[in-house]
Amino acid sequence: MNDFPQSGRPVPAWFTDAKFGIFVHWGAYSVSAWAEPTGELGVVDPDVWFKHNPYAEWYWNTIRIEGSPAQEHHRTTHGGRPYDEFLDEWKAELFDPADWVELFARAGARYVVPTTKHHDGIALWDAPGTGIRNTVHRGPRRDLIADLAAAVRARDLRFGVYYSGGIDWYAGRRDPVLHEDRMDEGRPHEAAYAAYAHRQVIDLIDRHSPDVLWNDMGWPRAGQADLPELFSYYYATVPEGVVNDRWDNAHADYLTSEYEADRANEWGACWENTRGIGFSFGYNQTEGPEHLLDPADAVRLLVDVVSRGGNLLLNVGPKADGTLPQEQRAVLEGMASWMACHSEAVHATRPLESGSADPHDGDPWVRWTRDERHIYAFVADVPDEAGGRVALKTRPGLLDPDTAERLDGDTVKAEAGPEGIHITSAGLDTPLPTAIRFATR
Ligand SMILES: C[C@@H]1N[C@H](CN)[C@@H](O)[C@H](O)[C@@H]1O
Repeated sequence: MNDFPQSGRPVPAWFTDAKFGIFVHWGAYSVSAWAEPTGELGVVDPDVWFKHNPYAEWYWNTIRIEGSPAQEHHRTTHGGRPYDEFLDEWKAELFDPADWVELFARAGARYVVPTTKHHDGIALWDAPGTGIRNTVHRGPRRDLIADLAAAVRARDLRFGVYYSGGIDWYAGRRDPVLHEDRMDEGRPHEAAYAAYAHRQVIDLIDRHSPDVLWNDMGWPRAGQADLPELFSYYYATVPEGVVNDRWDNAHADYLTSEYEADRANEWGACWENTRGIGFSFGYNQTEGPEHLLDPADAVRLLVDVVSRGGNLLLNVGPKADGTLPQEQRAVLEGMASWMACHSEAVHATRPLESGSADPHDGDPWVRWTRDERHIYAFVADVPDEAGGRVALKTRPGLLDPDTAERLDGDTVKAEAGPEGIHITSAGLDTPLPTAIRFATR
């Protein structure tokens, strides 16, 4: 069990052992599937962000911003018609949850978190209070959450739910959000909305006993007082459940960061970084290879996050028909190939004690993890001129060079050096990390 100072509640080991989850942003916005590939949250100038929002799931907001390119795109491509019509156009006719989950599992994911209701207020289940504004009564005419939950649990993965408590452009009816400094103006805080949202989260708990409650954008002020009771109900229903940190500081079993934003939350025994494979969570048809992680990027992101004690929640944005975009599938397939011989160096590991071995950026790229019996060195980008030789800086005596083994089975030679261990091995010059296992002394 891992204690965490935010809530003080021990975080179940399943979560800190899981290391890797898959986020799924799927909605009526997957029909429009359009945003400018502006860049990463936390890197793009906040003054530019909302008018040129790279998040395709924010389409309804972006098209309401005067002069935005999205507004022009919506006018020319969709005749400026109401966003709500995209729900009826969304058919999910090729949705095969078992196919998704098999790929997620092979890629090494141990939990899956789909959006149940995003900022557009459209529910992917027959959510109380939504009437026909959901995928059971319109569009797909399917309880997409129940179908995915069944497939996730049939594959022995954990199932969490994303819920946009803080923003709801239907029930909360607000003007478009124009700047992060004015985000609160876009958020409903009234008692009626608070009761509406509370009832829906309770319904998700009752239906699915979700292993993760992933709320987003805070919680309505009128409902804050009822959150302790909601969390108590959740933990009584799901004793091994975990709650994220996006409830307006009401509670957190763990902290989250998103792309390059809130990286200061990446500390302690339990945190999670989330991002899309590209610059968007919802499927964005304008993204090209230059905007996407490749498999090596995704593996390095996972290894870096895990080496520092975190989990990676990597997002896929399915198309409206229910297929995963081929370029996103390719990244997960690449991770699956790597994970086939590297899982032991990732899952259920922990960071090394501070100061015992140095990570290194650049050439070579080095990261470390450990479990009870082994220490793993991840190595990539070894310069050609080094002839496959790498000096791993470690506390003297930390590693036994005679126990060095490459997890992919290739040969590696190791010898004690003045600053730790020298290893010599072929094929470490690629961006894709290779793990070398050492027995702990
Ligand atoms: C996981 C992401 N969270 C942000 C809020 N920070 C959302 O605005 C975004 O659409 C996505 O759901």
